[in-house]
Amino acid sequence: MDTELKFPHHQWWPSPAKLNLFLHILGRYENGYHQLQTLFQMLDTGDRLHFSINNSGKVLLATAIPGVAHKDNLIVRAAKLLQQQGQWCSHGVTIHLDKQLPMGGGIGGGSSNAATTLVALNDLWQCGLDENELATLGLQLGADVPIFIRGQTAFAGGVGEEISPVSLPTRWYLVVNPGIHISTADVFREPNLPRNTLPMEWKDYSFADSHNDCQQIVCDRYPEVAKLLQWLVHYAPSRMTGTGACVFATFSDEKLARQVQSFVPAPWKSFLAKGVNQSPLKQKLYEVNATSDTN
Ligand SMILES: C[C@](O)(CO)[C@H](O)COP(=O)(O)OP(=O)(O)OC[C@H]1O[C@@H](n2ccc(N)nc2=O)[C@H](O)[C@@H]1O
Ligand SMILES: Nc1ncnc2c1ncn2[C@@H]1O[C@H](COP(=O)(O)OP(=O)(O)OP(=O)(O)O)[C@@H](O)[C@H]1O
Repeated sequence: MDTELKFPHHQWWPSPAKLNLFLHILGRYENGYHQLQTLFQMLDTGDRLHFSINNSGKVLLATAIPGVAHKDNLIVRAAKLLQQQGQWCSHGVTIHLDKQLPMGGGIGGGSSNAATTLVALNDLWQCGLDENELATLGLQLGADVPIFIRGQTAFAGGVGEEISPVSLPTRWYLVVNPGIHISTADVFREPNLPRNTLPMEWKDYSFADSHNDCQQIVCDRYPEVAKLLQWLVHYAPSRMTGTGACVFATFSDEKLARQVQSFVPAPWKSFLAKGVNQSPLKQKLYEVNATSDTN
């Protein structure tokens, strides 16, 4: 059964970045995926996606990403996956992507784009899936997709999908990109990756007593990341996010963060972001629901 599509038919939705404030590898599952503990920090900045829904039954991404085939793009895969869940095969969409996040940076670009597509189209196509159903669907596309669907800063376990929201004090993050693309799969394939960090309880967390188990291997393989970390740690507590290549420094003072950003030497690129407990995607969803409730 086809439902009539509601207005508005055109909308911009945010696709925010995340940081892994720490990343501990506890072991490995039989399917090869790693058992992790991590602290996902949602950021207030990221990409944007524009959705124009129609009745063509076709999913079209109008903004190509160089080197990524249309059918492999996580945005297209997410839209088609949702389309297949119900009797929505006549629902179509044209999507534009305003890409701001570096790819292969460990800040979740592709996963966040997939999550935004699922959340936005669930609303625009009126599919009616709840957050748990969307997170389960998202996990098929990548381990990081569920956290972006939840849209909460969270302590996480499993492959990253067992999520406990936490509230962190406001911090500013200077995220620096050394201009290298690192494949997550390559890092997790490394024979010498440490895989035996002991489980931690959230009440025992501190930045100083946690670490990123991928950082040393990445620094060994990519000296530019090591050089960047050595430079950044001079100004503030710093660490690599995810499997790299981006690293971040933590500030409680925005002005100081901006000052350090002005020192970042070329060719490194950087952006400054505020840590938020609730992601811009989640906020957008609340806004959209509030508007439709009053109509
Ligand atoms: C490193 C993190 O970014 C931390 O947030 C994520 O765990 C990675 O999430 P992601 O990019 O969505 O990862 P996926 O696209 O699901 O997996 C990419 C590759 O990383 C490896 N992988 C990923 C997550 C995980 N917990 N264990 C793994 O071993 C798998 O070999 C997989 O082939
Ligand atoms: N919409 C998309 N945006 C970015 N990358 C995409 C997208 N669709 C598919 N990809 C593929 O995913 C790869 C990883 O990109 P992504 O930006 O998600 O890495 P990442 O920041 O390291 O992710 P994570 O932190 O989740 O590991 C890219 O190299 C690209 O081949």
